Amino acid sequence: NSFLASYHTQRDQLMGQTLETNRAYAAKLADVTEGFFVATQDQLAYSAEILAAGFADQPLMDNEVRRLTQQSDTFNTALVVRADGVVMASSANYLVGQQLTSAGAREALHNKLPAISHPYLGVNDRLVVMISHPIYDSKRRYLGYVGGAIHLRSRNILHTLLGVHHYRDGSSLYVVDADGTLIYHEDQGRVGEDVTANTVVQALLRSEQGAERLTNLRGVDMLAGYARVPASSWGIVAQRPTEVTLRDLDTLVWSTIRNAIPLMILSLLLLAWLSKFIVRPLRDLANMAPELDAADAPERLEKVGGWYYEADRLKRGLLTGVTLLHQKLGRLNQENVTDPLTGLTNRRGLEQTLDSWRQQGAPFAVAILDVDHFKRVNDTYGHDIGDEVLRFLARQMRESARVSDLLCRSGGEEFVLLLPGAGLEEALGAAQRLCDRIACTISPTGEAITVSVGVADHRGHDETVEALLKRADQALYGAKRTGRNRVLAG
Ligand SMILES: Nc1nc2c(ncn2[C@@H]2O[C@H](COP(=O)(O)OP(=O)(O)OP(=O)(O)O)[C@@H](O)[C@H]2O)c(=O)[nH]1
Repeated sequence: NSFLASYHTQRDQLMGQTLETNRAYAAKLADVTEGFFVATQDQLAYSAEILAAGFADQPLMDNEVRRLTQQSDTFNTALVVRADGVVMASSANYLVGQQLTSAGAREALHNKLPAISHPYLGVNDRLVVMISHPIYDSKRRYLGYVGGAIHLRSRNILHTLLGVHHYRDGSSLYVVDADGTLIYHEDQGRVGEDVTANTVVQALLRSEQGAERLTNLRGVDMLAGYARVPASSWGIVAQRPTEVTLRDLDTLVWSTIRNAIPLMILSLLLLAWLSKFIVRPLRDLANMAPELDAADAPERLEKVGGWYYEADRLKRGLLTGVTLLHQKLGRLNQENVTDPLTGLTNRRGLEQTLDSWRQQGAPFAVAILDVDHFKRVNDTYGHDIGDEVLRFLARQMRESARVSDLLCRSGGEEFVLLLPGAGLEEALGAAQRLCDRIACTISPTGEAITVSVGVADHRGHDETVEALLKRADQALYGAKRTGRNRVLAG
């Protein structure tokens, strides 16, 4: 953007400078031309004075026209014209004796004043501008005029005066008369052309001077300065095509862009490469978001490379959140499978463990314990003591079990002991030891209580958990039925 803005600024500056240069140049040339006309009129006034003194003197007149053409390059032709329009003397011999009827001649004879004519077609169809001065004798009688013709389509004083103004940089110069007709142009063929449709010429015809950007009659975008020559009401236009003015700047801009492209591509590639590295940890973290409850989420989070400060903070924040989530989930899960009264695994936990062990196919055994006459305990000592007794039983189980055993309260006053890797005999032994221990330990009632136990070992994949528990239950029922405080196998 700043590159574009700078380009536009420089472009505007360049055009502004060119307009101002052309304006100043046109004004300077207008001054020079004005000076030329004043000097030329003085020169003709001097001749008129000489001729007034000897108007009938042919050698004097011949000498004067010779002097006017030879002394300087001002005129292509010089002539002395009598009041009736007959040429008395001329540097162009063929004119002598001719009666002039051209517009310029008629104008000079009619006005009887110093004049610069409009361009007109003279003898031999030459496009001519006539500068003339009246000749009056000592009694102020009008004798005729002395004049100098400038042949617009031949090499003339304007070429010397205005110099070679068609430069290689595309600058050019042209002059229009008071009617908007070209009287000087680099292309001689255009001299005499009516160019009043040109907006700059229109401004000159309104007696304005200045500078403006325009599209000329040939459709060329131009930066033109223009100024008037008061003596002749001519307008001088100095101009340069806008395209030529801006060409160097445009070339510079394009070469800058061309040179900058490899660097820009390199920068873009670097940016893409960098953004990939910046985005990678964020993308990894975002991909993990839906699976934050997975058991391995903390380890996977730890592996995400948070190589910059913000990503690392995000990762640490997520890690903290995930750890808390997992702790919470763990607690909830634990509570979900724990019996609140005894702290042992509840029925749900028991079933989950049994299913999992059964699927693994490893050997194990179960022992179902039921407090004997627990209703009596409640009835006799109250429900709170009953609860204390249940907690007491849980303690006894904990103290007599192995670390690998799973201790459950499956409901009411019923407990289950899961013995991984144990066969029937081993399970019966463990159950009996527990049964004996309870029977000889004082319970919260102040007396020992007893339990009945049914034991069964898992018979492999084919046996369902329900079938296994049913066998153990039946054994328990047998123990109750045959007197309680005993262990039976199912
Ligand atoms: N204190 C207390 N009592 C419970 C709880 N759950 C079940 N009970 C009681 O346990 C008793 C079980 O009684 P029964 O099923 O008749 O069995 P029992 O009296 O132990 O007799 P047997 O099992 O035949 O020896 C009922 O009185 C229940 O109210 C509990 O969480 N706390």
